[in-house]
Amino acid sequence: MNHGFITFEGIDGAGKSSHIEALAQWLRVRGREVLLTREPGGTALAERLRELLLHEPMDALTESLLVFAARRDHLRQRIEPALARGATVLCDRFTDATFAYQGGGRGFDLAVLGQLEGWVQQGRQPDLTLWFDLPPTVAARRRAAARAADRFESEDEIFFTRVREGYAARATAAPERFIRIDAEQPREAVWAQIERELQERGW
Ligand SMILES: Nc1ncnc2c1ncn2[C@@H]1O[C@H](COP(=O)(O)OP(=O)(O)OP(=O)(O)O)[C@@H](O)[C@H]1O
Ligand SMILES: Cc1cn([C@H]2C[C@H](O)[C@@H](COP(=O)(O)O)O2)c(=O)[nH]c1=O
Repeated sequence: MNHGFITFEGIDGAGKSSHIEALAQWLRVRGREVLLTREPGGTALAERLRELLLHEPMDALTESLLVFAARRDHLRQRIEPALARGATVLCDRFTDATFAYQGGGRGFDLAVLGQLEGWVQQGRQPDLTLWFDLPPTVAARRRAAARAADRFESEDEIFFTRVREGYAARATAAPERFIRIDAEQPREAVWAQIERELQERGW
C-alpha cells in the first residue's frame, strides 16, 4: 500500500512545475485529497524565508539552516497534519534538494546536512520522489527562455552539474523511493512516464 508523500525534484528548468498540477488533478480524480505545496515555502513563515534564500547573499551554512528552518515550519504546520488526516502531499522539492544544492552545488558538509535532516524530520521521508533528470545545458536553455534568474538560477553549468550529481547520489542511496524521470523528453512523453510510473505503483 503506498502512503501519501510524493516529492518532485530536479535542477532548475527540469520541468517539475509543468507537471505537478496535472499530477495533483490526476490524484484527485482518483478520489484522493491532495495538498499541493512547495519548498522552500508552504507556510507564511517559510515563504518569507524563501524570499531571503532566493535573493539575499549568504553562505552555504546559512542557506542550509534557513531551508531546514522553513522545512520544520512546513512539516509541522502543513505536511504532517495533511498526512495525519489521510491526504496525499505533493511537494515541489524537499530535502533531496538540500543535499543536491547545498551539499552538491555548494560543497557543504553532508554529515551536517544529515544531522539537520534527522533533527527536523524525525524520520519523516517522502514515500516517492520523482527526479526530473536532464543535462544542465538543456535546463539552462529552458531557464533562459522562461524567466529572470534568482541567485540559484544564476549559477553556472559546473554548479548545476554538481547539483545533478548530488541528486544522483541521493537516488543511489534510496532506490526504493526514487523514480528517475527522463526530463529531456518532450513534455507529453514526460507526462506519459509519470502516469505510467504512478499506475505501476498502485497510486
Ligand atoms: N519536456 C519539456 N521540453 C521542453 N521544454 C519544457 C519541457 N518541460 C518544461 N519545459 C519548459 O521549460 C521551462 C522550465 O519549466 P518548469 O518551470 O516546469 O521547470 P522547473 O523544474 O519547475 O524549474 P524550477 O525548479 O526552476 O521552477 C518552462 O519554460 C517550460 O515551459
Ligand atoms: C528546497 C530547496 C530549494 N533550493 C533551491 C532550488 C531552487 O533554485 C530554489 C527554489 O526555486 P523553485 O523555483 O521553487 O525550484 O531553491 C535549495 O537550494 N535548497 C533546498 O533545500
